[in-house]
Amino acid sequence: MVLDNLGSSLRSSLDKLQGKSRLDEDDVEEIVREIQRSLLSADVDVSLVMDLSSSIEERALNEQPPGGTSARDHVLKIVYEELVGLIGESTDIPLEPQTILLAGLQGSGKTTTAAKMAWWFSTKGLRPAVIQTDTFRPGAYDQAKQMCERAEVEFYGDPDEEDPVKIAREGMEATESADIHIVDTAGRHALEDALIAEIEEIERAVDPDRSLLVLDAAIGQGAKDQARQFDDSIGIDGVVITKLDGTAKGGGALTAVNETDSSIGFLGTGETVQDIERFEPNGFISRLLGMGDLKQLSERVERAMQETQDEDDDWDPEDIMKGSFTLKDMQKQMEAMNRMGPLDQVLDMIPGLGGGFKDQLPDDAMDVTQDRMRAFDVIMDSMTENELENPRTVGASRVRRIARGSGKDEETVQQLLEQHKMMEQTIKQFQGMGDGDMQRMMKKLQNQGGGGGGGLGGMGPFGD
Ligand SMILES: Nc1nc2c(ncn2[C@@H]2O[C@H](COP(=O)(O)OP(=O)(O)OP(=O)(O)O)[C@@H](O)[C@H]2O)c(=O)[nH]1
Repeated sequence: MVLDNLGSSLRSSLDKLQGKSRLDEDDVEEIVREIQRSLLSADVDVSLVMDLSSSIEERALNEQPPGGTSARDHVLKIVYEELVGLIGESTDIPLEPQTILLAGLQGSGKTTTAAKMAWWFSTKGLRPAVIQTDTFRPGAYDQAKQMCERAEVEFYGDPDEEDPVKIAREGMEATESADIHIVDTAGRHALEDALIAEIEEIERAVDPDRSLLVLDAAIGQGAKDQARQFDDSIGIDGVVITKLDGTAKGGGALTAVNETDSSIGFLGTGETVQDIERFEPNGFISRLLGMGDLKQLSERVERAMQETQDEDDDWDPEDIMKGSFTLKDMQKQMEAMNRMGPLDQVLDMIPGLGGGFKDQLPDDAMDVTQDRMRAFDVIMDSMTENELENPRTVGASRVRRIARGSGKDEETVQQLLEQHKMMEQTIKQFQGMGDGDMQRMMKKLQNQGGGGGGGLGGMGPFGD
């Protein structure tokens, strides 16, 4: 992910400061060098790197850490603030009726982003519609239509019409009752005059409230020119960076945002319609530095729980806190967990667990965990309703039968039962808690959010 190396290399330099209360010049120099190396290798523009590192250096040497703050936390706070400053505010995208025009080169992810954004707006209670004006790429119409069906949002396109401006105009009329109009445009492999002329005409036809430039995170320094040209022709209000789930470096996109004085609106983190996040600078940088992102995490948990519940009216996660925790509850929780996205993305959001914790895991740890969850799911599918409701009645002979029925070994069935027991015990502890205890525990968790070293309570996402 973008600047991924920054998180891990910075953490290892910061860990060397453990126990120190004051920084000397050598410490600061080493950290600044780490930051420079990571940013440059992530394709961030050289002059930007120099500006950023000199202000970090200056502040680290001259600012007095507030009483009781360790040298490590002091530097972490400065780096965090400077990175948030570099990325700037999130693009202003209010939750109100509006028209959004998407622009960008071929393959940057516009069509996918249009459907994802529509899905995102629909989760906020608005009625979005996607208008597909890409008459250049064969297949764009079907792709957009299918994604919109998956996102359960309105779609307009006309595969028989060749004039994109006409489609745009007619699309706006046909989807008049929608609150949000997202207009997808055609991309070309390079910025040609024809593309610019076409998008200018579409812009006049739909009169957007916002125009967003869609950039692939893999784009290098070319992003700067692209952003400028699109900005000159239609005016860019914000950027969507896509494919952040890949190995892309992302620095080029960040440079483009900074150079054109624009901002980031959304991040694309996968190929399905739900793989989109509203960009929040605090949470983003916090995650990057291994400090977690509670806000994003709780949004995902809430959404996943809701969807799991929508699918099965008989299941209500709130009942877990009141009654007994059955294997059926565990299966539903695993379903919800799957809906939250890839495990490594989720881990990044947990304060203290992200970055540093992940660095210590063997490379295949995520796959192993996910394989195990899948095996548990298969096993639970071959258990009877009674066994799922009363796992304590499952003795050795039933374990054998379940193993045979599910095609898994007995050991895995035992592991599932053990795991259930552990979760049941944890839930019991929660059940004994009053609201006040819960809040105290959450506070404690938040204050532990410094990624291994002392807490950074009150800073960034933890203070909100
Ligand atoms: N992994 C990943 N893939 C993505 C993401 N966004 C888009 N893609 C993939 O990137 C490819 C191109 O995306 P499109 O949405 O078709 O791009 P486009 O900009 O509309 O392309 P043109 O219509 O040719 O201009 C598709 O295979 C998408 O599935 C993302 O956030 N993560």
